[in-house]
Amino acid sequence: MGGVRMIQIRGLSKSFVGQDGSVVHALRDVDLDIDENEFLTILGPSGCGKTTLLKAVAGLIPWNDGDILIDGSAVRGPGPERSMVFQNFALLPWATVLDNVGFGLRMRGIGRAERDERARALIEMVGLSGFETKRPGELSGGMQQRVGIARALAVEPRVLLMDEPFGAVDEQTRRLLQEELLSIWERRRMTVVFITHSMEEAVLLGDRVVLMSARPGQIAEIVPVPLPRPRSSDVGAIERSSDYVEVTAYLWDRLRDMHTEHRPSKVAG
Ligand SMILES: Nc1ncnc2c1ncn2[C@@H]1O[C@H](COP(=O)(O)OP(=O)(O)OP(=O)(O)O)[C@@H](O)[C@H]1O
Repeated sequence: MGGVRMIQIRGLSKSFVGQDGSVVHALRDVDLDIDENEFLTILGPSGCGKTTLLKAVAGLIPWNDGDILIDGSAVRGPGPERSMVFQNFALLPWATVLDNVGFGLRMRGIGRAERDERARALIEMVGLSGFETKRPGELSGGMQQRVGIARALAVEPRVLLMDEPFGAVDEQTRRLLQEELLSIWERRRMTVVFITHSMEEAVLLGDRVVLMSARPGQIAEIVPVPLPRPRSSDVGAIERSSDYVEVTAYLWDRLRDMHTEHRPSKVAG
């Protein structure tokens, strides 16, 4: 921390009413500050409210209590400074790579020539040159997510919200995408909020790791990552460093503690 505070989440609570009328408390009283240009990773057990938190920041869902402020202004819906990358890519299946990447620009009324030019530059940035006229169904999962990232970046967001973006690709592709994302972020700083199930990914990418606990989703701890940047040029060396090993081991311990804390200590009855 120590940078300029950009996103403030205050007392955020969100519950859902299931189809059977039961209430699920997805988030309870979440407070979180995120600095401008920070890379924040969020880690926590399945169902602890990570996606709910991200969607609330994106302005895609309403919440019950609390506030989300960006540069001091309350979030009331989606905004041009925020872009989201989804786990399942969420591309337009009938549109070409070029049109998928240019989609957000089109929504903003930017004409074909400028749109295509900007889309082509981003397609090159994510390593997909030559695939402009392909459709998502013709691409691998990793390539589709490159399109998802290029699409999100096309509108030049100040905040990139990523919901487990590399969860649906194989390990090798995941590694390449991690390196590419780091390298893009090193060149073009923005605030990134990145959800993952992988402790290693959370540490490799993040400036801080937010650990969330389950039901209702709350922030259990925020762990700073003391690794130097830039990291993209030698990810292997980063992973062999004692700081990396230490912080990852610490997260394992904390997650194990959280798991034990939630286990009933004796059998009822
Ligand atoms: N639209 C909805 N209607 C009812 N319940 C919901 C809805 N969306 C989420 N929930 C519930 O809210 C809780 C938090 O869900 P959320 O998707 O935010 O968790 P998550 O941490 O992102 O999970 P995962 O890691 O598995 O993606 C879960 O118990 C989920 O079942």
